[in-house]
Order: sequence, then structure tokens, then C-alpha cells
Amino acid sequence: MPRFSRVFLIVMDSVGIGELPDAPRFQDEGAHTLGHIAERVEGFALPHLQALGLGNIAPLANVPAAQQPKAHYGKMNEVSIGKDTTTGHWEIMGLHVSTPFRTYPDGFPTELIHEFEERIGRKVLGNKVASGTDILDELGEEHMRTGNVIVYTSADSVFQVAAHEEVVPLEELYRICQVARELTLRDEFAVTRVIARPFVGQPGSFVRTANRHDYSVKPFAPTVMNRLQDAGLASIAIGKISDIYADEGVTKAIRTKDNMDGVDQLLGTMKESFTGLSFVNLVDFDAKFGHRRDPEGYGKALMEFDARIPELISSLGEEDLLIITADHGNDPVHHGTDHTREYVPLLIYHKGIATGSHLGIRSTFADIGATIADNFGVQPPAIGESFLSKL
Ligand SMILES: O=P(O)(O)O[C@H]1O[C@H](CO)[C@@H](O)[C@H]1O
Ligand SMILES: [Mn+2]
Ligand SMILES: [Mn+2]
Repeated sequence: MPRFSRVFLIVMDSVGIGELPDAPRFQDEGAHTLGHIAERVEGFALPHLQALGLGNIAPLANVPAAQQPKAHYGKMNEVSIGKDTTTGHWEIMGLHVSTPFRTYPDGFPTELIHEFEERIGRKVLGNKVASGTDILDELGEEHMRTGNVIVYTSADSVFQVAAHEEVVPLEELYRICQVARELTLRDEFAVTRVIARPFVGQPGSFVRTANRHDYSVKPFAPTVMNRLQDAGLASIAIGKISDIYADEGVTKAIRTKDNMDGVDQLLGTMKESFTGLSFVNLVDFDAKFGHRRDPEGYGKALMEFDARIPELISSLGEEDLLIITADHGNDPVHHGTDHTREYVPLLIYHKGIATGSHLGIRSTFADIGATIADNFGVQPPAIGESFLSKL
């Protein structure tokens, strides 16, 4: 019998809690996503996360340490060489990414772009590192005029294709991305994720839609989610989760529109009866505010999430475990528009806790995967130490 019959895992995408010791290697000295937002945003308060013990993890302006935190708390170090979503999530589920994913700081090789253009029957605009909203301002109008698609990358291993939904129908954009996926599975053009970036609107007021779709490579080894699936347990993926693991170890996938929908869908799974994992990624923090370097918007999104904590907690049963964490940082006041190399917070709640205890600085995100494996009695991951006995 597992100690907890259901584990609910929330990844607040990019909600880091201070620079990692190796942050200088990533040009991220001084980064502190939560800390800088807390300092800068007027009226900032996270009363419910504070009561769980968020302010006990690191000093945060306006989020004081709780005398008697309701949750166990700590922070986690990332051992993998990377600060992207894929690396962070794969590590959470027990993989150590020791070879960095290939990136394309100067754009993609001409041979790749030529072959891509030939296969899709459209030309490419851009082919450089860019912010996804800036590049629409720059090339969106030309795209609408010519029908050429916008290809761009970032500091991550991503091949992103942006197209207006009324110029390139969604089904075609998805087909185009399948072609990109196929070409970038070759070693010479290796890319971790191809991302469809549809948008709508007129020049000057383009908006990206929720029809984004990610095509990830498969994890290089079985994750704890595969182990759960193999053991006949549930492994429910909400939001981007199924994309991030390329459907590996996913027993049911639920798509979401935004953060609040992600919380709603997670609450929906709380009403179902199952044994296993329900895992959600809340991507708005990262995509809508972190990369956009918008501390105000980020702060509001955090407060909006905070307001849902009481509902999440009251929906938990006696045998449920709630884990709240993140996958990397994305400090909205840091230079550039990329992720930041940071610790991630760890909050663990279940009904039996009198006063939460300090789980320390965990040496890898994989401690979560190891704990889940330990709880359900499946094969533990190669890295990670279970903290189940401390709960
Ligand atoms: O600037 P946008 O298009 O939001 O892109 C961001 O989203 C990508 C995937 O998460 C990241 O690699 C970063 O480039
Ligand atoms: Mn992420
Ligand atoms: Mn991101």
C-alpha cells in the first residue's frame, strides 16, 4: 500500500527562488525571480503560500517566514547542465541531463533551412535568436503579406515556427512543425523542442493563441512516470506536461488554456478516483511574464495562483500529497529575456502535518521523483533521494 494514494504535483513554470552557486556559469549572478518580484511589485502579498512556508525558504519582501508553517519546505538544486523547461522537468522525474542540449545562437544552418523550405513549400523569415513577441512586431506584417513562415530560436534548444492563424491554417502549421521535428531528430541538426507558435490580430497588436504546440524529443531513459505507468498506476499530465515528456509515461493528457484553467483541471482530477500522479505545469508565469520581463504581470499571476491555494488544500483527501515546485528561474528584472539558473522552491503539504519541517537544500530536483517512486514502490530513478520518511 502506498503511503499516499495520490500525489498532486504543481510546477509553477520559472518561479525560481535565488541564484544557484553555479549561476555565474550561466551569466545569472544575482538572479532571484521571487525575490525581485516581491521587492518591486506594489501591494505584493502571497498570504496562502506564506502560511505554507514560502517565506521560510528564503527571505522575501512582503512574504514573512511563518511561525508554524503548514507545509514542509525547502529548496532544490539543479544538477543537470541547463536551465530550460525540458531539463528541469526531466530532472524532477529522475533524469540527469549531463550533455547540454544543442542551441543555435547564430540561427539554424542554411542546409537545414533549405531542406525545410523545400519540404513545406514556403520560405522562412527570421532564422535567428529572438523574443517571440518582438519577432512578431518585426516580421509579422511581412509574414502576412508573403505567407513565409517565421522561424526563430532562443537560448534554449528550440525551433519555433510562428504563423498567423488566418495565413497558415493551424493544421498546416502543425504539419510544418512535424516536418521540422523530423529534420531536427538528425544528429547534425539536433533540437530538443519544435514549437508551433500560432498568432492572430493585426500588425501592432498581434497576440499569440493557446494553440501553441510543442514537439519534444523523448526522454533518453525511462522516467518515474514510465515506472508508474508500467506498474498500472495513473500518471495524469495537465497542460504542457505531456509535450515535455513526449507522451512517455502519460496515462492521460489534459490540455489547458492558461494558469487558472491548469488549476481547474488539477482540481478536476482531485474529484476523480485513481491511484498515482496528477501533474500540472503552469506556464503563464514563464511565457507571459518572465520572458516578457514584466514583474508587475508576474506578481499578479502569482497572487492569482496564491488565491487558489485554499481551494486546492480543501480538495485534498487524507491520503493525498500536494507538492509545489518550479523548473528553473526567469527573473523578470534580469538582463536579456531568457531563463535564469536558480534554486526552485519546494512545498509539501498533506493533511497530517502539525507544523511543517525544513527539508533542507535538496541536491537535485530528482528528490521529487525519488520520493514519488518510493511512495508507490516502483523502481527508483538513478539520481535523487527520497524524503518520504520525513513527511
Ligand atoms: O519568447 P518566446 O517565444 O515566448 O519563447 C520562449 O519560449 C520558449 C519555450 O519555452 C523559450 O525557449 C523562449 O524562447
Ligand atoms: Mn519552464
Ligand atoms: Mn520559458
